[in-house]
Amino acid sequence: MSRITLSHYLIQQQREDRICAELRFLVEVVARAVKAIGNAVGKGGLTNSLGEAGGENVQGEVQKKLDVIANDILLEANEWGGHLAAMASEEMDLPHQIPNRYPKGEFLLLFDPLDGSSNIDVNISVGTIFSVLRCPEQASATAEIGEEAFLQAGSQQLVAGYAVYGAATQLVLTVGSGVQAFTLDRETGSFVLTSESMRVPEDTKEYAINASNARWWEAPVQRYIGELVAGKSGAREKDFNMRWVGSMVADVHRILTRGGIFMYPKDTKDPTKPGKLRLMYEANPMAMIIEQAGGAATTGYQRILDVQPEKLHQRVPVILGSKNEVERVTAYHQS
Ligand SMILES: O=P(O)(O)OC[C@H]1O[C@](O)(COP(=O)(O)O)[C@@H](O)[C@@H]1O
Ligand SMILES: [Mg+2]
Ligand SMILES: [Mg+2]
Repeated sequence: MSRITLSHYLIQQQREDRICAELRFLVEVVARAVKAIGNAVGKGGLTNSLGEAGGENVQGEVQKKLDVIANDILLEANEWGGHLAAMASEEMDLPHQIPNRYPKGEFLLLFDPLDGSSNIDVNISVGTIFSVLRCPEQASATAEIGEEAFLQAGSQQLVAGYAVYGAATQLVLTVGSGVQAFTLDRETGSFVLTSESMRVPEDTKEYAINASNARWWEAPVQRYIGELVAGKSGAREKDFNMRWVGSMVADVHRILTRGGIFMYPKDTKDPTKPGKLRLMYEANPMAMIIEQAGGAATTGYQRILDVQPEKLHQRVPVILGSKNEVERVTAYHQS
């Protein structure tokens, strides 16, 4: 049986003019980096890489050692490639500049180096989320790339993807023409195409939400979840099941594979935060993937990919997955 590797797939995309050679190379370098992160995660307690790093990131969250390791792997792998103008990460206050000794390119790489990091120490799946934007021309001409260069709506993303480090390491990718999943063959070291043109079923009986926040949800979310919990005896007249891994990559991967709705909605727990998840590193890449697979992604109030970012580390409410459910809960926000 002939196997299509990530490299074959990317060459094909380039031949069909969906990506340029530079973008192809950039994705290959990110794939190499996620392999290294997967190896580090897979070592678990064998190395001294579990536990806290002893610092906080710009969002005031405790950094795990593997958050820092994963961030360093991505920076180092992508610095010298010659196709980036700068990088931005959930774990860094400011954009990371490409050192002068390396050539600069026209793209911006954004990432959540390790998603679900509270799950690392208990050996539950974690992941990496990334996306690529084009650097605005005037920004690439200047020596320093500022935050403004990154402040583009998610609809401008050229590539979005994530890796999930689970029982298998998988890389899920869109270059704007559908969603493909590649599984790492640990014997050959290649990512092999294992799911082509993935589709999120339009209907579902499964939802994912952290229900411990229920008392802070807004009325439309209270109403929607109340109906799901009521099941057959309520307005929906069918039973729903609930799953919450607590790693967005793992929850989204399940939804991409068998349908479902994922919600981290706006709540009143901390009025200074419009949501928990980060627009640039989590919501935008996942929204592009889900839309490319026929699903939908909104904040409850608007399409995530239309949100005009104001800050690099901005947070946003997230509702994504099976189209008919996302549309229903979004409609509840309008009424
Ligand atoms: O612990 P909570 O509030 O349920 O939040 C879980 C969410 O937080 C996150 O872990 C945030 O990601 P990070 O680990 O990258 O900070 C998501 O992966 C997940 O969906
Ligand atoms: Mg995350
Ligand atoms: Mg993270």
